Amino acid sequence: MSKPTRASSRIKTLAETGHPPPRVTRAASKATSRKPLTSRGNSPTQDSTKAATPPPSKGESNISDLDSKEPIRAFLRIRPHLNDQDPSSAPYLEQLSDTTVRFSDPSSSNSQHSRLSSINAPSIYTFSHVFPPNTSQSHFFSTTTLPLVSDLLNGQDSLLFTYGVTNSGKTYTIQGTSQPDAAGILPRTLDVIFNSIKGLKGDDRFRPVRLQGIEFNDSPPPKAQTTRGKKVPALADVLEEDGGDNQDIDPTTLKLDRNYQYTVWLSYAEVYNEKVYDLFETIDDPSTPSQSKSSTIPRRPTSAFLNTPLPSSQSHPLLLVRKALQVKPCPLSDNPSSDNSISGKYVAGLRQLHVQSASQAKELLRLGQLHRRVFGTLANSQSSRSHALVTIKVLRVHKGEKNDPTSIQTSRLTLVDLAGSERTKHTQTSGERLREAGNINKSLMVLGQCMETMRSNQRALARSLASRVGTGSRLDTRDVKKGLAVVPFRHSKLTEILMDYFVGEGRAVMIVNVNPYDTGYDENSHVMKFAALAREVLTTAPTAIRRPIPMNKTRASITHTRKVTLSMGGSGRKVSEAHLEVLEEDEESNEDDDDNEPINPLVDALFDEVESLRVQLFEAQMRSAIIEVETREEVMQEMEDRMRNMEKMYTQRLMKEVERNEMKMDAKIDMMHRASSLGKQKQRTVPSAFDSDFEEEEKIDDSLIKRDDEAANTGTQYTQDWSSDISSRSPSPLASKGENKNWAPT
Ligand SMILES: Nc1ncnc2c1ncn2[C@@H]1O[C@H](COP(=O)(O)OP(=O)(O)OP(=O)(O)O)[C@@H](O)[C@H]1O
Repeated sequence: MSKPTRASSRIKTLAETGHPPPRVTRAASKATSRKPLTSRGNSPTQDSTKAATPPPSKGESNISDLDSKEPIRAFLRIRPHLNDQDPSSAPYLEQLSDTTVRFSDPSSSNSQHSRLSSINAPSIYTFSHVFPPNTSQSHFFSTTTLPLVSDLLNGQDSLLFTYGVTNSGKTYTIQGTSQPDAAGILPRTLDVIFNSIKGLKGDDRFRPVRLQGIEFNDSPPPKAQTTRGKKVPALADVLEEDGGDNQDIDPTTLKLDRNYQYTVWLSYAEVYNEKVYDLFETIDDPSTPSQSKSSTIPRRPTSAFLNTPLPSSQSHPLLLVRKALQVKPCPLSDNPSSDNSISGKYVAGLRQLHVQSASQAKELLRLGQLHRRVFGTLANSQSSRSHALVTIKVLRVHKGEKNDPTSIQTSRLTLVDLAGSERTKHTQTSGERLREAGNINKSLMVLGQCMETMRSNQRALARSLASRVGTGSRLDTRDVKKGLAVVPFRHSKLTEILMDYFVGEGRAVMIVNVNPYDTGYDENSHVMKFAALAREVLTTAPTAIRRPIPMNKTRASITHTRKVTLSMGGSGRKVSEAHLEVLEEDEESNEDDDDNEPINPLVDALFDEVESLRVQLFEAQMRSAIIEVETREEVMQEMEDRMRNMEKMYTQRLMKEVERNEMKMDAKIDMMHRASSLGKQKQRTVPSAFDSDFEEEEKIDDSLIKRDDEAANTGTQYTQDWSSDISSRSPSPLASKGENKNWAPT
């Protein structure tokens, strides 16, 4: 039976990494992925497709490869106006249609520097869908996430992440609140999964490891621990704010292929300060024996740490320990059905827990959230300063082949609640907070850089493919890859973990949360630009994948520790008496032999070089942007000066013209006056009088023109004293000609 393979459209990735391309065409791959196991491989569709379309040879691709790419879907959710804002504040976001919004700078309308207003001109942004403030949680879930849940249960991978500034509604979107109909997409996802697999649950003989691997589940289940009913309150008791889970249960049920059995596994990781932690890790209290860390959990999950009785204020502080985990490349043996030698990365040691019901999964997540809060206390009790990643994995096996481990398929859906995207200048800028903000920015910046690089690589590849249209020739991706940039996934932990969704198969959905009433126009503008960029990045449409069984291994653990002290307290909570110490252990320094990333000093040096060049490029771009703005301002200033000079010059000309006309008028009036007085006496002498008057007038004109020319040549400007002109006007203007004007050089 032929094995299902990854789509051949991963040419971008192949080109970037220099790995050989897959051999099957997309059509064959799709046909394989959508069929039940029993009918796969020998299907006539697949065979006929292969016959009709010979697969490209190694290193070659053709334009149909891009067909299976699809852009990241970006949904915009606009947060409603809440009581935390000035009621008179006007939103800077206006919804124009189901897919577009106008984003305008509230200050640009008042700007005195209207000439610079083009910098913040209103922009129109287009999304896959725009959700207005009154959108219900259930409607939001069914539009954005339900298709991904369906993909998950059909053996396909998906990623969903929320992006936005602090307080924009990211956590509300993912988790929701305990109000009626306020459950977020995560609890709803769990409800739908367990509603749908009712009666189809499999056993946990196998468990998922790493990203796509499976192995025999030989860990014995631990004894259930119960700590309720203790007299001394446990940390979990005092941390609970609203007394438990949201009671909302999403009733949606998806129709599934009933020939399969399903098991559901959950993991919960946190990326904080560029370190990855397991929020399901049982945090040991040194005063109690350490707990078993089996991957199977009791019916009601408990956490040794959270259920440890709090020490009194006099006693020794409770020691909380957590260990950072390493991110490692997956061994290719996890997915031998793929012809690609590229692999994603996984968090080594991250626990994946088998969950039997939605309520059990929600309870586990609640514990994980409490862990996150405990370690996040003092970091920022109001705001998420870490990225939280919940991964739901489904193992699916055909009932007729459940004893054949190679027939097991794994698929996963990762929901990421990213930390707020605000910049350092808006956060506290010293000590731990600065480092924290810097790390948040770094990972989000790297995420943006990855998207940008992927987009430009994809465009370059598309251009290369397009240039071969009509020529009938195939494209050798090895040629194209030389011109493509390396996508900087390695530059942050977040992108390393998410890398597989971008370079491998799977859909990606981005939820952009915006609070249009806050004061962060610049930050939100950055968010909108990020979304616009993400929408242009293509990911590979997913296919179902079979997994082999890798060997079981035991891992050594050597840690380096770093001490952090947490003072729990504030806001009138009972736990304020407890003094806690946190040991945040650095990630393991030893590495497994065969799944460790090969260390090549040259490659590392090249990556460092690329990184420093990237930083230099960014700085150079910033400098040139600043210079451009300054230059524009200078040019504008110069233009304004010139305009003012021209205006002055024309005003002077106008005044001269007025003066000239006035003198002419004076001459004419004088002439008329003389004519009327002489008319009766010497009728015959009038023509000669008129003649002399005309001569006078011409002389005046000539002298004025001459003076203007002189002034133009010497650059001398004159101002006219009009008051003296008026007062000195005589009944015989000609008598005062040339004397009744007071010219003064300026
Ligand atoms: N669509 C919504 N409807 C009602 N309330 C909302 C909505 N979105 C957010 N809120 C409320 O707004 C506040 C801030 O939301 P939330 O905590 O989800 O922001 P956030 O983006 O996760 O912030 P941070 O990054 O700091 O964690 C919360 O009180 C939340 O209940």
